[in-house]
Amino acid sequence: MSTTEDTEHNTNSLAVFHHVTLFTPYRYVFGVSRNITFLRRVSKHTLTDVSPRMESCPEQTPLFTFGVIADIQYADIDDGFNFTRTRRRYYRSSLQLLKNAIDCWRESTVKPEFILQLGDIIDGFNKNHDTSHRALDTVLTELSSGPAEVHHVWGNHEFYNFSRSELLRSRLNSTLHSEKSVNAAPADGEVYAYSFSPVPGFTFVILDGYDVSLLGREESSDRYRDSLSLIREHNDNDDLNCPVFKGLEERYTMFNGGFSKVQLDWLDSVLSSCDEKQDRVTVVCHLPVHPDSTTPICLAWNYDELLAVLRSHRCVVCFMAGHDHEGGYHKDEDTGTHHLTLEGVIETPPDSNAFATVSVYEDRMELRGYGRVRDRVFLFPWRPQEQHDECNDRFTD
Ligand SMILES: Nc1ccn([C@@H]2O[C@H](COP(=O)(O)OP(=O)(O)OC[C@H](O)CO)[C@@H](O)[C@H]2O)c(=O)n1
Repeated sequence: MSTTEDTEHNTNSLAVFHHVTLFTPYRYVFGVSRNITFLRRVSKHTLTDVSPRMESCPEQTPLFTFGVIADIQYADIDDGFNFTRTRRRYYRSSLQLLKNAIDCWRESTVKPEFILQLGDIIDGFNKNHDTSHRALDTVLTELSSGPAEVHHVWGNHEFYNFSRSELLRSRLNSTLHSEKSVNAAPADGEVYAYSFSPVPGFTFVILDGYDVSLLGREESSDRYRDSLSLIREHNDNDDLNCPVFKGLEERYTMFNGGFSKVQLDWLDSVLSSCDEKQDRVTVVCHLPVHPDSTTPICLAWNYDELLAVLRSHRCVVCFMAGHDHEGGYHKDEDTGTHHLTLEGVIETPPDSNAFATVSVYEDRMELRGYGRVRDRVFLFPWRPQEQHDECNDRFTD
């Protein structure tokens, strides 16, 4: 019987693994963690970046965990379809799927520190039925019965139901309600973006993907005018919700948006300070920003500018988004940053689920997916400073 042995990863982590591969569906891992040696049988897929089904690691307790859920889009109406009628939308049962997620988080042994709600919490149809406030109450009541505070991200459906000024005053503005101290972006409350640090050494940044957009901006405002001229440069359809079918240009629709220079500069400064502190940063937005993590019709307008900022900081380990209900994943080859687009609740059948619990360790995050969300392990990219600088030079040239 032949065996091969290798070291899985050895960053600044607490654990070092040595793998012994046998001709079985498993591999055997000798580990040393916190001065304890152990032998563990793991699936051959378990410790890769993308694993189909993760086995638990009972000998390690995570530093903390958090829950994540996207595109609930609740409305008390019968099932329907997406615009192209290719996928069913389960408006009413999305509430039950949210309850399933809350039950799971409530019953988990390690209670989540917080929940990330990735936007589109209720559907725009509520506006037509004059049920926006009732639907939001229903969903927020459910979320408040959970075991942890919720950080809300804003998506396009928030703006179909409420104006930006209503949202800023609402329970969906997590900067007003978080128990943890948050560092809000400047810009006189015009941008809904902030960072928080749930545990020393880890920072989460919530971004506003509709900062530059036709949604949520007064038609008389400069921002609306600038957004309109930008979208018009790329989309000549009368109906701006209708995309032009030219690859990445598809992203220029009215249900998307982008990031202002003020927000990009603020993000850059937050990430610089995280670089200095050697924090691990997860950036969160409704809109995906890596073209290989989503279909182009769901990308942020100036995804490239946002990516350039992320790529210029070694602290960024993960980017999480919703919006594309099919979900997606891509590891940025040059930086090792993981780009996750989480499957949407709204297009998940009632007998399935769509949420995840993320366990954070010194060297990785393990995402345990439920229903149609698959398990994944995100090893933290570790790059020596010189390699980081080289990589950065390639993007700034
Ligand atoms: N090709 C399209 C797609 C959509 N619309 C209209 O735009 C509005 C928002 O669409 P909706 O599908 O509800 O937005 P989601 O955020 O749920 O999903 C994102 C993308 O659709 C994924 O493809 C709505 O009024 C649609 O009718 C459109 O005109 N043309």
